[in-house]
Amino acid sequence: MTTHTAVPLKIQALTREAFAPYGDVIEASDSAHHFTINGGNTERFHDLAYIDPGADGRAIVSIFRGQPRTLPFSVQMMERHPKGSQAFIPMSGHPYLVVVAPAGKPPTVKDIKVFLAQPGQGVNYATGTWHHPLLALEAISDFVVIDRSGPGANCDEVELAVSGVIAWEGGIGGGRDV
Ligand SMILES: NC(=O)N[C@@H](O)C(=O)O
Ligand code: NI
Repeated sequence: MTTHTAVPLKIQALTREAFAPYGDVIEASDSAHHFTINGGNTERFHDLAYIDPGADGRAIVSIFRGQPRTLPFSVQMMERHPKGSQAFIPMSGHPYLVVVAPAGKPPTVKDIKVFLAQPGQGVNYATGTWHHPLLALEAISDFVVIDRSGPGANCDEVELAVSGVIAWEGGIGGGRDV
């Protein structure tokens, strides 16, 4: 029987550019399109994510209350939503992990990227982007989630033949390239 050693997954900082193949980063950054409204009282960071409920669905807003994960964490499965996007916007002031692979064929561990999201950063998984379910860190954490409600199944899961492992010893940039 063949045994496979888990592959260390490097943690990288979440930036709009690095995350572009997977979706959008939702944050009030200087690089976003922003302008002043409400007579100067408010700055609007405009149109930060492409919310896709699919032609036959509608966008809904929920709250996910995630239990914190412990590290090292073993990534053994990934999922995708083929009919719509899914956005997570943190509410509790804690960082979290975002684990993704490009839409399309089912991923292997070599396709996976791991990002550390800061409390002021949300993410929007584009339709079909492979991702791991919510990975809260440090404490019980609430997230606003914007995704699709509509007919048909909208969650495909895949088990990884070779798992990945997210450790923290090296912090961001720790671990080896996958
Ligand atoms: N199942 C569910 O709604 N949650 C997942 O899609 C997730 O990405 O956490
Ligand atoms: Ni999901």
